[in-house]
Amino acid sequence: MKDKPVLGDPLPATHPDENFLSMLQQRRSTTAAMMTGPGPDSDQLTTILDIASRVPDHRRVVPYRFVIFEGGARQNAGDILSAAYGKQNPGAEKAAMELEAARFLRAPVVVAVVARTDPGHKTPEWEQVLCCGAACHNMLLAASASGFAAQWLTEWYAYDREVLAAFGLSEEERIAGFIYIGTAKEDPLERPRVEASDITTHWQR
Ligand SMILES: Cc1cc2nc3c(=O)[nH]c(=O)nc-3n(C[C@H](O)[C@H](O)[C@H](O)COP(=O)(O)O)c2cc1C
Repeated sequence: MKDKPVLGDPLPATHPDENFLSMLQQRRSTTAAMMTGPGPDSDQLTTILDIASRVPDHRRVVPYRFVIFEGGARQNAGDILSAAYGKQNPGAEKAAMELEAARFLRAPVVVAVVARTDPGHKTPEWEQVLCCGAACHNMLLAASASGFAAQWLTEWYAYDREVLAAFGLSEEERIAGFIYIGTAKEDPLERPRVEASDITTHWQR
């Protein structure tokens, strides 16, 4: 693998690569339910996050940040989900509480992509949100090219302010995605997909 570039390094304008094209043609999420270990080690995760952060970003706002959940922190995070779920669903079944407690245990590594957009910035907030989405997708691609399965999830807790506060988000911050990263128990199957030609027109006048 090429080293991470430093400021001013000359970079190739293109990267013609049949394997990369084929990977993009076949890109597919693996559901968190179908994941197991191992996950990326510390160096691999650093590379995945570096690549996730290498996104188009109008006026270099950097409208996102990453929070890693791994090891025992995943159970602690799950306990927070379970407590919040129990509070909102009094009388919830024990099985439902256990499911919430185990959510972050589905994958060895979960990365929260936190959107910290600045509504007062000259760059429209909409563009900042798009940039956060690009970071999530770059993370999926980097995980895949590193040999790991991944899925971009939000689920209910991405919108629960009490949970988010416990995860260290400020009131202004939002979750762009929780990216679950691990190893697929089995390869996924293709799902129905739109033909790009069905949603593409040629503008002319
Ligand atoms: C912002 C965002 C949030 C998502 N949240 C969920 C989710 O909470 N639950 C879910 O099953 N899929 C969710 N997905 C969809 C999956 O990540 C995935 O795209 C889907 O399973 C289809 O698989 P594919 O990526 O191979 O097309 C989300 C996708 C995006 C872009």
